[in-house]
Amino acid sequence: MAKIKLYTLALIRNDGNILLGMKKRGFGVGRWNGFGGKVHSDETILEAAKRELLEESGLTVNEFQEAGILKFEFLGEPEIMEVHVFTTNKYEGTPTESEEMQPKWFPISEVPFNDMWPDDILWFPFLLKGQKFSGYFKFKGHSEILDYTLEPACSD
Ligand SMILES: CNc1cc(N2CCN(C)CC2)nc(N)n1
Repeated sequence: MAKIKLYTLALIRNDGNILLGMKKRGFGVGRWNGFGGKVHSDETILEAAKRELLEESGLTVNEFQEAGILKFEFLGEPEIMEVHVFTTNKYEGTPTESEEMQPKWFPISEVPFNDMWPDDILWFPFLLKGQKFSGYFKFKGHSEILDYTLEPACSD
């Protein structure tokens, strides 16, 4: 039976820019991404999103917008990743390099999709328009999407 594991992903905006981090180790190493990680058993998804963002970027966020939910299946692996995506333009602090991430602001028109997870180019338009989304992606390895579904969603 597939086991669902919860993760967070936070994308920080500032006017026409978006903050991404270059993953320095572990899952997704070598790719730009938002900031996030596992949800611990003793915290809510929102608490995990705030904690991971602070740990990985040095930024403090008190108010996140729900942007969408992404489910990832990897061929041959029992775990399904359920990634809760958040965004905000209200934050405190200055982006700071951590052990996990090297942060960098990108103009929205210059998001480096070629150096990101291949699903990102598909759901970023929803995120940038503020349209909540729900997606499911089946991966073969870490670079090939075998099939996917992606639709506007309203969790309210
Ligand atoms: C598998 N595709 C992914 C995973 C992913 N994440 C990001 C957050 N991680 C904690 C878990 C995996 N992020 C993106 N943009 N795409």
